[in-house]
This record gives sequence, C-alpha cells and structure tokens, in this order.
Amino acid sequence: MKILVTRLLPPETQARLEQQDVELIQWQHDQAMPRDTLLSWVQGVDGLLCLLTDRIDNEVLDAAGPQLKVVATMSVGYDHLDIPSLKARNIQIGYTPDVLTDATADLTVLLTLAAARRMKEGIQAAETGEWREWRPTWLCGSQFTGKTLGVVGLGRIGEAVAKRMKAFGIHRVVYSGRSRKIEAETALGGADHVPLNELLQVSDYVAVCCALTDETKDLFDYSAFSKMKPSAVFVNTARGGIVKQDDLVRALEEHKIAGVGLDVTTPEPLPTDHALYRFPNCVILPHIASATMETRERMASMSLDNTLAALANQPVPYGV
Ligand SMILES: O=CC(=O)O
Repeated sequence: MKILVTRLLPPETQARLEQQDVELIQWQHDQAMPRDTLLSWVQGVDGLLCLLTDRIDNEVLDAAGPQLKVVATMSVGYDHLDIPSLKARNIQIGYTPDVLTDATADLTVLLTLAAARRMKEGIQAAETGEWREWRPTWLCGSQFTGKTLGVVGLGRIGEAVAKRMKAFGIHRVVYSGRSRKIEAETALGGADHVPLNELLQVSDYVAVCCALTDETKDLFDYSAFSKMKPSAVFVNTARGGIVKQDDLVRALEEHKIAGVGLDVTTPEPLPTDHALYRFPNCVILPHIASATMETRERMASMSLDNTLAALANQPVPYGV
C-alpha cells in the first residue's frame, strides 16, 4: 500500500506515520506542495492525506488512478475537496470534526474581544508612544454584558462560541442556518433561530461559524453589512469565501460596522498591501483558529487513522 502525505505532520503523528508498514511518499516541507508535484506524486497511491491548502478535484483524482481508496484531510472544513466527484468514484472521505471545536471557539472569542475592545489600536498606541495619561473615553470599545450575539451556523463551533460568549455576559443568542438546532438551544439555555436579515439587524456581535458552500459563498456582501448596527462587531473564523471582501472594505470605509475580526481571508495569505490591514478597527490573524499543539496533533492523528482504516478496507472512523 502506498500513501501520499502532502506535508510534514506534528511530531507524535509523524513518528507514528513513519512506523506504518506502508510505502510513504511525503512532501517534507512546511509549505504547500506545488500543484505539479502533487499531480505527479499522487500517481498510483492508495491513500492521500492532505491539508486544506491542497485542492483535490477531478484532475488530482484522474492523476491518482482508480486504486485510490481514501482522501483524508487534516481539517474540519472540506470545501477544498470535490465531494461529489469523490463520492462518484467511491473514494472514502475523512476529516477532523470535534477536536478543533474548543481551539476554534476560543480564538473566535479572542477576535471578538479584540475587535470590541479595540486591541489593535491599543497595542499600536502603546508601541508608538501615542499612549499618554489615562483618559476617560480614550479607546473605549463595547462590552458583552447584556448584548446579543448572532451566530451564523450553530454547528459544533457556533455552539461552543455561544457558550463561551454567554459566560462573558451575552444576554441573547440568535442564530441563522437551514434548520433549527433544538439540542443546541437547550444546551445554551435558549437561543432563537431567526432569518439572517433579522440576525444582522439585532446582533451586537456577529460570528460566522458556518461551512463555505454554494449557499454561503459571498453571504456577507455590502447589503448584509449595511443591515448591521453601526456599533456591531463582525467576526469570521470560518472561510474567507463567505465574505465579499471588497464589500467589507467599503463597509468599513463607510463606518457601517464598528469592528472586524478575521482569521480567514481571500486569498490566504492576504497580501501585506491589502486595504483591510489599513483599518485600525480590523484585526486580522493568519488562519490559526485551530493552532494549538494539542489540537493539531489530534487532527493529524485522526487523519492518519482515517487513512489507515480505508487502506484496511474499513470505513473511515471520521468520515464526511
Ligand atoms: O480551517 C481549518 C479547518 O477547516 O480545519
């Protein structure tokens, strides 16, 4: 059996990978595998362990050949995988749900706090000497107590964000999405399923926690931002494609919203001369929501489990 792993994995899982009785082909660099190399190295493999930076489409699947049994991505998002084509070819699909929920929810709250409390301006002021004496209204932001949180997509991560934000004093949680999530509503001690338009109008904080799909692509455009409160904070830790970024720039220029926190952008990395970096009220992080060593090790381990199970003709334990 032959497997292609498109990146060096965190140390414990890398060691376990190297102990397997398989022919291992691995891109040993801490950067994405070039497309040409992927297309060439994937030929004849039985398993493919990839990352969200690898687009797995028909071109890759054709290059791999009909023996390919599994594509296991080390991510919870799988918008980089062509799911219908994988299913049509009976290739098993593995991903890494649950294990990154806490880390991602933590970072979502961090970004919400950072944007709400004007952290970027505060750090800049301290570092540039703009910090003078204590002033009653200088760098005042907004606080969570008694406010409304809008969660776009009350899945595992959305629920974990809402739970954390309630501990910070959020009074009401509203959420949008295709279906009502009764269990999550109960676990949260109440949350209202509302249409997106209503969520935009009533929320003080809007957290995007949904998957990128045809339905959610460009969901946040100028019209959506215009419906939000001018005091609202918008946070996206899901996928950059859910936001029409030029419209976000315009919304910030026109002060349609008060603050933004982004862990995901289009493209990634976001070029350093991008307009979004110019706004003191827009905090941008480099797609690190799941980046704790514990979580990344666990994600890698699940991806390896998925790959090995499929090679043994078993169903993947964490399948899409
Ligand atoms: O963005 C990270 C993931 O999908 O795991």
